[in-house]
Amino acid sequence: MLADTIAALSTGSLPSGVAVVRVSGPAVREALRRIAGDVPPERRASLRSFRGPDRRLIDRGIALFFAGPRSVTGEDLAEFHLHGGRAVVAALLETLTALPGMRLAVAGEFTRRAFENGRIDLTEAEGLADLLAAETEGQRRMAVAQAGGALRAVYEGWMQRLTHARAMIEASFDFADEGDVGADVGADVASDMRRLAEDMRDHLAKAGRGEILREGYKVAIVGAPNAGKSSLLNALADREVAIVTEIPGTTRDVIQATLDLGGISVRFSDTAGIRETTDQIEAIGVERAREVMAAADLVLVLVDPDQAPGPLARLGELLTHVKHPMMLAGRDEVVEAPPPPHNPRRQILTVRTKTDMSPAGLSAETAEERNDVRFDAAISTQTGEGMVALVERIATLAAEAAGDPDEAVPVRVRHRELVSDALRVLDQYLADPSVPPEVAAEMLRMAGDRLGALTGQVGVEELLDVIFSEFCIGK
Ligand SMILES: Nc1nc2c(ncn2[C@@H]2O[C@H](COP(=O)(O)OP(=O)(O)OP(=O)(O)O)[C@@H](O)[C@H]2O)c(=O)[nH]1
Repeated sequence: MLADTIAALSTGSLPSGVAVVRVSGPAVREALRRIAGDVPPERRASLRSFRGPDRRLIDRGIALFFAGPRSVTGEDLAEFHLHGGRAVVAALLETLTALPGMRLAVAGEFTRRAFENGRIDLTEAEGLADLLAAETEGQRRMAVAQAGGALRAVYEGWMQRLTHARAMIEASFDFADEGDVGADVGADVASDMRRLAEDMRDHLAKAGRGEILREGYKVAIVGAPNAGKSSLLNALADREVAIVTEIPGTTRDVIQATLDLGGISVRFSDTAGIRETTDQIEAIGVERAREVMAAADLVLVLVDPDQAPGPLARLGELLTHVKHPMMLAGRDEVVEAPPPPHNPRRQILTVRTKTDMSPAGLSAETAEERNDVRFDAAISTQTGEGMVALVERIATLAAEAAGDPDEAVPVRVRHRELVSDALRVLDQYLADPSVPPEVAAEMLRMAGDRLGALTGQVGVEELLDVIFSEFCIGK
């Protein structure tokens, strides 16, 4: 049975100067003949009149034809470039979908066809989704490399090494009675697999970077009530995203602002002031603050040294919370969750706030003494003092954590988990390479299958709907 032919507007919202309608599938040539009058020469922009079923003119524009399999989807594909008026595009889509075997595409369907026809692998499809979603330069660079096959090359290279190793082991079955040859092969394979395991370990060590670039570098702003957390978030975002008042405990939930710092998406979360509270809503906010801290790449601990001794006295406790965010101190049980696996290098900056109030208050040294802490930064959101330095410092930390966007590193949790799975099997084999060759070959096959799931060659059916639903219609 022939696949449906699919059609969709592939450019953004209407009206627009130009709109591109894409059509892919077996009915493309017929659609071109009916609407544009002929099938234009392949891969050449051709000026045509586009006509509806009654031959009435819809618009004049450019028709492009790509014969399968040399097209992005691997099937016959056409593009109609026309004026981006709502009625213009609606008339063309109506004409198209009235043709036999033609329907509107669902989200991500063009890319899914490209994957199913072997034009791209799953990591390249994911890269395309990220490229469309990219908001910062770092995200764009990483996504364009991945869409171009950077991760595919790494994983396919590893799969080839595994396949080669298996072939060597299987061939050695034949030499089983010539003991020495079999042993030599086993040793060669084991040393190559040890190198592969090292490569995988290096790759996994960089997993956090890709995830930081893709999802953003997470900064939690914490501190005692009234320390100036909301004011800092507002100053950073340069707009009123958080409510600022003089009543302690205003911020009861988590408020976020995302900034592009040097090409890296940095997500700031303002949290409820950390303190023991009897107010139930605020208690939830405090609990969320702990969760935000646990997930953060960087925690900014804000301290207003002029505050009454109460909160100051609790600063030691506050830093304990920050260092062990899931520790529920002062309760019957102490629960300490391990840090998130991809984020073992969570950093902390102590920030002294409201420096403009200093003359009336405390000198920096006295403030540090009283708080038993060295401040990494000092700011005033009122005068702007110290703000540029603080932002630069955060940008530097974010850039270090994100690493080089052009390097092929695991970008999604899926990548990290599947590479870890493959590595686990490989390590099992390496722990005892003297296992019978049949068993060794089977272990290497299992490791290869995990990598095959990464590129989409093995057992990913249930994943495909999730991955392709990230796309918009027309992609
Ligand atoms: N003079 C001066 N006042 C500040 C500065 N930053 C914040 N404030 C004031 O300090 C008070 C508390 O500020 P917020 O930003 O609401 O403090 P918060 O830490 O978010 O407070 P909660 O949401 O209650 O936890 C407000 O009255 C602010 O105007 C500053 O740099 N200088």
